[in-house]
Amino acid sequence: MKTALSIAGSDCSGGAGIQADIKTMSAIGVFGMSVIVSVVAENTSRVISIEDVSPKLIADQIDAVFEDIEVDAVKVGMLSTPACMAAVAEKLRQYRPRHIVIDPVMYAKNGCPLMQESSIGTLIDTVIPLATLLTPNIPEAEKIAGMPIKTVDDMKTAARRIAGLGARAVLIKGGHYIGDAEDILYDGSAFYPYVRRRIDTKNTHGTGCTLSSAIASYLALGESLPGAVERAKEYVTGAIEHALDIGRGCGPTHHFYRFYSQQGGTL
Ligand SMILES: Nc1ncnc2c1ncn2[C@@H]1O[C@H](COP(=O)(O)OP(=O)(O)O)[C@@H](O)[C@H]1O
Ligand SMILES: Cc1ncc(COP(=O)(O)OP(=O)(O)O)c(N)n1
Repeated sequence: MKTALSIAGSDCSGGAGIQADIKTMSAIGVFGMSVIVSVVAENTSRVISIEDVSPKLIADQIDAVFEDIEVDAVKVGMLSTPACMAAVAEKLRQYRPRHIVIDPVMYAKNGCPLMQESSIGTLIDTVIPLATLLTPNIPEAEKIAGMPIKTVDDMKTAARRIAGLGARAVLIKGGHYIGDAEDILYDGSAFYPYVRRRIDTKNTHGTGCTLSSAIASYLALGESLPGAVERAKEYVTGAIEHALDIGRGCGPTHHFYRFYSQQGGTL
């Protein structure tokens, strides 16, 4: 069985972070593993508090996985501080997994910061050059590229700039855009658009985590990069279409709706 590792934060309410990643990997059919970098007390409406795991324990978790198990792809999510970033980057440089999909998480959908403002320099210098694919949303891409993004042409310019920082490929996600849900992949030489109609729902907690871990899963299964993004886009669109109205805020994406419908369930 192919394997994928999520290095990210824990969302106790189950909609984003490590929890969304493992559900995605399981639904797609790869063996999901996790290195917890931060514990986030959050739900569909708010973030209450965040505590980071020590750099040593982050490094030990990564060693525990890599010394024992072949890792076919890695997804990196929330890294809140320069210390967390340095611990993860050092180990990724040591183990050099083939596919490293990095979601440069900065804010939760409710606006709460998940990355310290002072970490942006370390993100750019230390983390982004490790990415075989970086998957910023529009506000994240604006911060990293240092430019406003208002049009699809701006998305392309920003993707080129971010590739110039060392990411081998960049997928700018259009969830925060207006109109269709259009994402743009730049692989260093060509642009690939991925367009679906925008689904009218408030239940989008965990969309970015779902997409990036789905891409990592399809890469682990041997898809090409454009193919993995196409299949992951299909996956996240279905997961948003069937998103669950759980909680008082933005409900989570749904990973097992096909399974439940086969079982005759109602979820
Ligand atoms: N309402 C929606 N309808 C359809 N697709 C969406 C919707 N919201 C987000 N997406 C898609 O979900 C994926 C994650 O994007 P986005 O929400 O921008 O990420 P993030 O969670 O990091 O902010 C992208 O493929 C985006 O196009
Ligand atoms: C622990 C943790 N990691 C990441 C996020 C952000 O998830 P994302 O899929 O980008 O979007 P929202 O969940 O914020 O809608 C998170 N909330 N928690």
